[in-house]
Amino acid sequence: MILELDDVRVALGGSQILQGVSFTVAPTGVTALLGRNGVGKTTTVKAILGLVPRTGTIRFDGAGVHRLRTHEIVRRGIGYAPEDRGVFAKLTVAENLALAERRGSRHAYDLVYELFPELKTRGAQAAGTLSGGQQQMVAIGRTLLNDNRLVVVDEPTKGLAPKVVTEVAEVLERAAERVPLLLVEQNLALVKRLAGDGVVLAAGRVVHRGPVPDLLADAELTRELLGVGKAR
Ligand SMILES: Nc1ncnc2c1ncn2[C@@H]1O[C@H](COP(=O)(O)OP(=O)(O)OP(=O)(O)O)[C@@H](O)[C@H]1O
Repeated sequence: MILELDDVRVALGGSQILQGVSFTVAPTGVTALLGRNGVGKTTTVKAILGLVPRTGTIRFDGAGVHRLRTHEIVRRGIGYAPEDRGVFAKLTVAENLALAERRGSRHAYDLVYELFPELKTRGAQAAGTLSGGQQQMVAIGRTLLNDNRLVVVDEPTKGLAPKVVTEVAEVLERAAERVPLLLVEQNLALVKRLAGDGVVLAAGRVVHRGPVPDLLADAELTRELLGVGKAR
């Protein structure tokens, strides 16, 4: 397993948000982190990246990272595309990519431009003027620029039009051929297409994990815990 969480707990603003989260991420393919709004998916991702105070054990490629700071965790090889995409609006696309270059890493511009030709053609455009889908490409592109051994992507399709969701799905699919992904996603059709394993959170705990087809075949689970009717 590339990532292992054991009894991860997070308290924020006086509330216990994560109440002992444990799951593993496979070293290949896509693992989906699922659950209704507000159950703690983003907080889990932030705990992995060291962006919130947490207790418990987090192992990346066998080594404990739960006491490390964010920059140390990132340097070990975890890429992160946050929910808000985190692009620098006033900087150009090329500058956004250049800022992400990590010292000591190979910078795979060829790969990034092959996956996202638009990032090359729009290199001089201010990132804040890109569409939501294009900004998502910048956020994912940055994670692929460096030698990451795991990429965490938080709700990449949130607020995007259906056609753009399809484009982002294609990109994630191609990215996952190169690096394992931990994907927070509420679009179950996308999860069905991309993810091998799924982890379902409810109220700060893992309530189900297993192969995505099994999770989505359970009508009650999808309705009660994922808040939707059917995944097509
Ligand atoms: N800094 C904070 N202080 C207090 N409560 C917080 C803080 N950050 C998050 N929370 C609360 O923690 C809970 C989990 O939030 P989180 O963003 O992890 O959920 P989520 O599953 O990612 O939801 P969504 O799908 O809506 O993005 C929510 O109830 C949220 O209001």
